[in-house]
Amino acid sequence: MTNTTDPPIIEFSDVTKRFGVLTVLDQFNFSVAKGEKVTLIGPSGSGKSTVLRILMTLEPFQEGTLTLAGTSYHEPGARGRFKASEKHLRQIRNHVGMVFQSFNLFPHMTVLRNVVEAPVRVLGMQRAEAEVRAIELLQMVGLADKKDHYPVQLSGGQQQRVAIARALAMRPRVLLFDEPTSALDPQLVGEVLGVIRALAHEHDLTMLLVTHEMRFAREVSDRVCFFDKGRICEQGAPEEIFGQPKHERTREFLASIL
Ligand SMILES: Nc1ncnc2c1ncn2[C@@H]1O[C@H](COP(=O)(O)OP(=O)(O)OP(=O)(O)O)[C@@H](O)[C@H]1O
Repeated sequence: MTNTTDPPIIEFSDVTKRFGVLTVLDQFNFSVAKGEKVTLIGPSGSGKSTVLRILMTLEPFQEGTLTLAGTSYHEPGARGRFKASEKHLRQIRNHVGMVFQSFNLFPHMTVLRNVVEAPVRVLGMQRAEAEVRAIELLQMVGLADKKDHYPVQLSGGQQQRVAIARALAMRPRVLLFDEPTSALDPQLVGEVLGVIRALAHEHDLTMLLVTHEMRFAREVSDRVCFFDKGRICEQGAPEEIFGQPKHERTREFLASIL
């Protein structure tokens, strides 16, 4: 469900990103409406993760403007380091939650503390309030009974579900998923996809996913973007992209993986 009357919640305007001599995004334009669920698919190395990392302010860029929930961010001429102030970057980052391929939980903290720490430290939330919210989120991902366990005591699928709860604890407006199931054993993929599928029904939450799970992309996305060599080659509703891809590169890619 999307709201097309509001301005886009994510907007890349002519963003160029280079790593040394390699141009990964070349005057990239892309926008996502509030509440929209968008999937990026495409060959390895085409720049999908770079888009997410720029949104998370983990990577500076050299040209163009990124606007996120009304805050613009511009990095003209930046060469591998940020020009924007840390305060400004934080304003952007606080709108965004990210779920990585490799869970990235803090190994020395219990499941509950993994979910509670960022809202307390970054948002200044009272610990008791953060714990109530964390337990609600752990219930939502089916892991409230594991709140006193340490990450090492959990399966990969369970760790990824904690990582999703942790990202949601920051009340992000945008949730990014970078191949959230690719580090999991096949039998654990379903439980993580089930949680993400449930989140896709949250109307106000904007989701941007990079995935190699095409069946899943088809199920959860309002829009699928086929990404090739740093640009969106073709985009549309899942039934269009998977049913009647128009671009030859999209057809080749889908034929190679399906
Ligand atoms: N920190 C970095 N330094 C140098 N080159 C990088 C860096 N990060 C990414 N790249 C390069 O940028 C290009 C795009 O990488 P990116 O990870 O965004 O692609 P991707 O489409 O997400 O690929 P995959 O599906 O394999 O994750 C690749 O050629 C990659 O080698």
